[in-house]
Amino acid sequence: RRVPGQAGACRTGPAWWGTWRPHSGGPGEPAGMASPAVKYLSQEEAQAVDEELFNEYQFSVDQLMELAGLSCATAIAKAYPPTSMSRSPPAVLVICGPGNNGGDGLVCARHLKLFGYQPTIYYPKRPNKPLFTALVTQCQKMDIPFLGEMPPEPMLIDELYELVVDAIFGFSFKGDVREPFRSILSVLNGLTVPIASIDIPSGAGSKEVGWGRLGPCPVLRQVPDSPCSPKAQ
Ligand SMILES: NC(=O)C1=CN([C@@H]2O[C@H](COP(=O)(O)OP(=O)(O)OC[C@H]3O[C@@H](n4cnc5c(N)ncnc54)[C@H](O)[C@@H]3O)[C@@H](O)[C@H]2O)[C@H](O)CC1
Repeated sequence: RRVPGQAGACRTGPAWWGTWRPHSGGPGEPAGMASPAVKYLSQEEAQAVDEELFNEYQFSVDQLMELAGLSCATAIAKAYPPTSMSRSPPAVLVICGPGNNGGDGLVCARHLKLFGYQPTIYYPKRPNKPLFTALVTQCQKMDIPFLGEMPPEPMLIDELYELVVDAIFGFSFKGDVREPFRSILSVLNGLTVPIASIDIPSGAGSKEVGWGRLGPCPVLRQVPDSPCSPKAQ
């Protein structure tokens, strides 16, 4: 893939991730997630890759969103295989934000269901655009329930779900978190179940960095390391 800013340079791997070197999982990393070390993308770099994919490579939003959601579901299934979870099927709460990151979450939920999980979606602010209404319809047709309200207590989520997918904000997040997402993130901050964040952990400041969406992995994090914690905000 071409490195943004290096015309014509082709390499065998996704070069903007930097040099790959083997390492075994660090603290808080799920079992079986030993992976090559990668260079994280900055917010600007992720946006530049995105623009290049749209403009130069002529991908459509739908295409990229489907790939992103599928990649995230695949990474989750690798890190937290259904057979390794205590319930069958494992219950997963997918929280979707108002932008394309939320769309990735809807796609991810659909694939998680196909992979043997039992996803439930919370989608409080829904854009009135055909792309998103279609994704909602597809989830409904697959009998994926939508919550009317966010469970108010972290303990409740810990009891009901084994994993949470954070599809709230991606690379267009900026400024202080506004409601209802401020309250949502504060509930997420109290969870003990793992959170898989798509693109970047939501609430991360612009200096925080995330994975490129075309990679096979979303950011997988444990809440204690969350950039949304009061210390990091
Ligand atoms: N660019 C694309 O077409 C694709 C991107 N992918 C994924 O989408 C996100 C980036 O999507 P975008 O719609 O640009 O933005 P976000 O989803 O990050 O969020 C925008 C949304 O959030 C609101 N918002 C921003 N800051 C705040 C705040 N501080 N408080 C409350 N609300 C906030 C803003 O108003 C918008 O409504 C990228 O990361 C990928 O995950 C797809 O994969 C494919 C196509």
